[in-house]
Amino acid sequence: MSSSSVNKTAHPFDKARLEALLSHRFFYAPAFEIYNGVAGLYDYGPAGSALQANIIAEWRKHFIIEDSMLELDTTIMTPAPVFETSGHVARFADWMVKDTKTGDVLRADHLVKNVLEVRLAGDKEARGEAAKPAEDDKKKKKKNVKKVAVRLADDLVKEYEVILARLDNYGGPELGELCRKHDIRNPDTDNEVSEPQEFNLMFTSSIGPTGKVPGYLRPETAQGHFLNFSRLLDFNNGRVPFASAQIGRSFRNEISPRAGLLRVREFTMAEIEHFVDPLNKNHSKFGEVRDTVLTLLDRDVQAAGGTQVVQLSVGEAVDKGVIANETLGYFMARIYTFLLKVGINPERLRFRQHMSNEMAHYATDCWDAEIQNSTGWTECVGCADRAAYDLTVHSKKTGHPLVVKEAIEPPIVTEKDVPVFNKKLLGGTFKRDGQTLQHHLESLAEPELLKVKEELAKGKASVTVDGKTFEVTPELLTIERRTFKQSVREYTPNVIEPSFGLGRILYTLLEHSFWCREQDVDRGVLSLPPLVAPTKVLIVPISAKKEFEPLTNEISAKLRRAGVFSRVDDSSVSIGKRYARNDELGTPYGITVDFASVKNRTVTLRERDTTDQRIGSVEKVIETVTELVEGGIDWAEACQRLPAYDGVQAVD
Ligand SMILES: Nc1ncnc2c1ncn2[C@@H]1O[C@H](COP(=O)(O)OP(=O)(O)OP(=O)(O)O)[C@@H](O)[C@H]1O
Repeated sequence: MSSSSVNKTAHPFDKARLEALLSHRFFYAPAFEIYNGVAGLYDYGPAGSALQANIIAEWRKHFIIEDSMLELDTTIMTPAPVFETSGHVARFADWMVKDTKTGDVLRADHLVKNVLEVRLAGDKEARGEAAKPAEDDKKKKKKNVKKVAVRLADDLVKEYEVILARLDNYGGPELGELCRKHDIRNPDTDNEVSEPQEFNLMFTSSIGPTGKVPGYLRPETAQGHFLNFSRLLDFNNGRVPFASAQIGRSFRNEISPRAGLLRVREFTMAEIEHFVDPLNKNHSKFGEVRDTVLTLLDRDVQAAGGTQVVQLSVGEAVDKGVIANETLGYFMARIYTFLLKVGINPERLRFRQHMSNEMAHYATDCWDAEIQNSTGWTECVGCADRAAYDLTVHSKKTGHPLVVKEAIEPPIVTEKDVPVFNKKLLGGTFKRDGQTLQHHLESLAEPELLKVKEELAKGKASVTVDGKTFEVTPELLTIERRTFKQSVREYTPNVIEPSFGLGRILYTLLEHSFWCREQDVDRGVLSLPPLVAPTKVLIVPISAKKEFEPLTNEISAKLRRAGVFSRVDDSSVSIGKRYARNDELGTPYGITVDFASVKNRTVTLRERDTTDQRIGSVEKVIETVTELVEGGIDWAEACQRLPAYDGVQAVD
C-alpha cells in the first residue's frame, strides 16, 4: 500500500475522540486536576512536552540560527513602572460583561461572536444548507438548541456577517450597543448582560517582604528585549539591523478561558524583536522569500464585511503596498515556512491584517497568522511593525538613551546662519528678558533670521517676543554664516515583532494531524511529521522473551548514536495493540524484532500512516530510518531500498 492510497477522511473530524486520545495518552491535562483544576491552566505530559520541545528546537533552528539572532532569557516578574511606561497598565485589557442575574463573567467580543455564529448556523439549518452537526457539537450546544433552525431575514444575515468580519475592531461601547440591539444574552442562562467593562489581563504581584513594591507577571516577553536594547546593540558591535529572540512563559488573566490550549492563563511564547533603521526597512534576504505565496485577508476586505482571501507572492504584496515593508514580508514568509515544516496544513493557514482600531495605537502594520481549527480561525502568530514606540517611551521615562549612533561616511557638511550674542551686554541691557530673547532668536527659521540680519546691517533690528518688542544692535547680536559637520546620525530604531504562542500551534497541529483508520473509527492516528513527533522510532520485540534483548538493545544503542530518539515497547500486549498505541502518539516508524531477526539479523520497518512494512538487514534499516527521520528521503524512496515484507507475522 502506498501513502497516497490511505484514506484519512473516511471519518469526519471528531473533536471528542481527539480530546479523549490527548487525555488518555497524556499529551496534556488540566493542572491541579485532583483539586478540581483551575480554568486556563494545563500541564503537559511526556508526549506533549516532547512535542513542544521538538517544535521549539525547530523554531530555534529556523529563526535564531538561520538569522543569527541574539537569544535572551529575561525575568517574568516585572516591576510596575515598566508596564506603566509601556502602556500595559492602562491598555492591556479586554471587555467583559456580567450576567445580570448570576454575575457570571463573559468576554464581550466572544459572547457576540458565539451567539451570532449559533444564530447563523440555525438560519442555515432552517434553509436546509447546514452540514449535519457532529454528535459532540450537538451535545455541546444543548443550551442553544432552541435557537437553532430559526430562519433569519436576508438583511439580518448580512448584518451578522458584517459584524463578525469586523468584530476585532469594536471597542466596549460598540459591543454593548450590539448586545442591546441584537438581544444578545448569556447563552448558558438566557439572562441579559451588563454594559461592557474593561478588565486588565495582567496578574498583579508584589516584590519583596514589605508588599510596597508592586509588580506584574509579564503578559509577553517583549519588554525584556527592549530594556536590554543598549546591551544587545553593543553585543552586535553597534550595528543595526539585528534581532533578539526569546522563548519563555507569559501570563494573562483571561476573562473566561474555555477553549482548551487555545486560550490559557499561562503559556509559552517565542518572540522575535527585529530592530531596523526606520528609513530603510528593506531586508537583505528578501530575495530568498520573494516568491513565497501567502493567503492574505487584508483590512479593506474586512472593513467591507468580507472574508475573501487573495493568494499573493510576498514580493508582489510588498511591491503593491499590501504588506507595509520588506522586513515584515520577510518574517511573514518565514513564519509560513516554519508552520508548514512542523505540520500545519497550508490550506488552513491565512494571514489576516489588523483593522485600524484593532491595531495597537503605535503599530504601523500588523498581520496575524491564523490557523483554522474546530473553533474557527485562531491567531497563532502575530507579526507587527511596532515602530519606535517601546524604545522611545522607556528612554523618555528612564533617561537612558535607547538609540543607535551611526557614523556618517563621509560626514555631511552644511552651512547655515546662526545668531551670535554678546551675552554680557545682552544681560546688562535686557536683564531677565535677555534669555527669552536669546531662545527666541535661536529657534527662528533661517528666512526669519535673514530678515533680522538685513535689519542689523542697517544699524538695528526690532524683534517681537510674546507681544514685547526689543531693539537690538550689532554690538549685542550678529548673524554669522557657520559651517557644520555631521559625522554621527542618531536614531531610535523601529521594531518588527513576530510573536508566537506555542500552545496554540501545538493544539492546531494536533487537530490537523488527527484521523481515524477507515476500517476502525476507534483507531486514531496522529500523523505528526517525524521532525516534531515525540518518539521517532518504536522498537517492538515480538515478545518479551530474553532472547530478543541483545538485538533490541543493539538497535536501540545504534539509533541513539545516530541521534534518533526511539523507545522499546516489550509489553505483553499484542504487536497490533502496541502499534495502535504508538499511532496515537504519532510515532512515525516501527522496527519489529522477531525470531528471524535473531537468526538472520533482518528486521521489518513499518510506516505509521500506511502501515506498510518493509524488510532489510539491521544496518540497512537503521540507515534508512535515520535518513527518513532527518528528512533526507521519504517513504517512497525508502521502499525502493527495502523490499516489501510478506512474512507470515501479521502486525496489524
Ligand atoms: N490566552 C492565550 N492563550 C494561549 N496563547 C495565547 C494567549 N494569548 C496570546 N496567545 C498567543 O500569543 C501570541 C501573541 O500574543 P498577542 O498579544 O498578539 O495575542 P492577542 O492578540 O492578545 O490574542 P487574542 O486576540 O486571541 O487574545 C498569539 O498569537 C497567541 O498565539
